[in-house]
Amino acid sequence: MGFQGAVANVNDTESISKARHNKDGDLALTVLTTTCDHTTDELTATHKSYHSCARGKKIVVFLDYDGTLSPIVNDPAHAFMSDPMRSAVREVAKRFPTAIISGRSRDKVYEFVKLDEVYYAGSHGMDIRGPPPQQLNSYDGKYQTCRAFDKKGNEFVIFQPAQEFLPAIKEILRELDKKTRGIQGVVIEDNRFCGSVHYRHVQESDFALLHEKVQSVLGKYPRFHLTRGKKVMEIRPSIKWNKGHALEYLLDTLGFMDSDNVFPIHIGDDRTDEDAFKVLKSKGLGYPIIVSSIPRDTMASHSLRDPSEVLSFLRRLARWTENSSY
Ligand SMILES: O=P(O)(O)OC[C@H]1O[C@H](O[C@H]2O[C@H](CO)[C@@H](O)[C@H](O)[C@H]2O)[C@H](O)[C@@H](O)[C@@H]1O
Repeated sequence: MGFQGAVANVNDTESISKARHNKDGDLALTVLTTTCDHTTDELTATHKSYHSCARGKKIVVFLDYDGTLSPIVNDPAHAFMSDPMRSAVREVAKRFPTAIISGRSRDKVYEFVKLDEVYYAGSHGMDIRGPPPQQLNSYDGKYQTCRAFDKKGNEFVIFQPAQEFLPAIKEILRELDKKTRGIQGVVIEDNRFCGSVHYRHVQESDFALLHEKVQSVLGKYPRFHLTRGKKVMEIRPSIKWNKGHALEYLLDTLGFMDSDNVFPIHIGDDRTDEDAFKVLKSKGLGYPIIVSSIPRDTMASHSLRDPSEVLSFLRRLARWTENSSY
């Protein structure tokens, strides 16, 4: 794991708390699921607490893509979403405003998900396709957005706070491609406003060389920085915008910015999802859920082990009504 210490960590780790553990040392599963090893009583209590928190409030659902809606796979181009997962997301989106916030480009996520019922935020939230103006209750034009229409004539709003970085990121990706060509196994992914350098298939003996090459390219672009994810280095514009800001933007445009009447749920597996968990935690709002099968430092207060448990959670959420009892 040669890069771990070498890549800058832009997350605020100081205030990150340990996820809750059960007595066996596993992450305690405190969300709706049918596949954990908790007793029926523990699960029932969890369901009740979830329901009582959400009761009378407007649920808004935020989902990460890789590792949450699709399992982590070796080839980033093949991280397909299963049909049952697609149906579950569709059912949830029919009942609650739902957005997918991903590090991928917005177009790529849409290609995988193929649902018109959800909002999309690609490039770690720097490329948002959000709700149209008629749904914008509290939204007062404070963001520079543009209106657009999909092929079916549905209106939506695009918000891209890192527009000015587009030419530079393209240059960076071209240079990275050239410079790393000699290192076997590197995959450079164009995520529009960000770029990913995947090293899942790079030999450990080449890690230092790859990191050096990435740093040498990035050294010429001081307005960009590196973050890291699962076997990936991500190049991102240094603006104050992340998944947490995207979540806030979407709540704002949906009319819930200063509302206690909202119950946002964010489900994600990655370091970048911590930014969204942090927003929920700081507002004392909603349900931050980390997807992890092992104990992790996190700002989330609930956990699911893997995408199959995310699927169970989403199915149950889609069926939930104010009158549900367990
Ligand atoms: O915010 P996310 O939707 O979780 O995107 C984060 C990165 O996900 C993808 O990479 C990860 O998943 C790949 C497919 O399972 C895996 O091969 C890779 O090792 C993981 O890092 C995506 O390819 C990246 O561009 C995203 O930034």
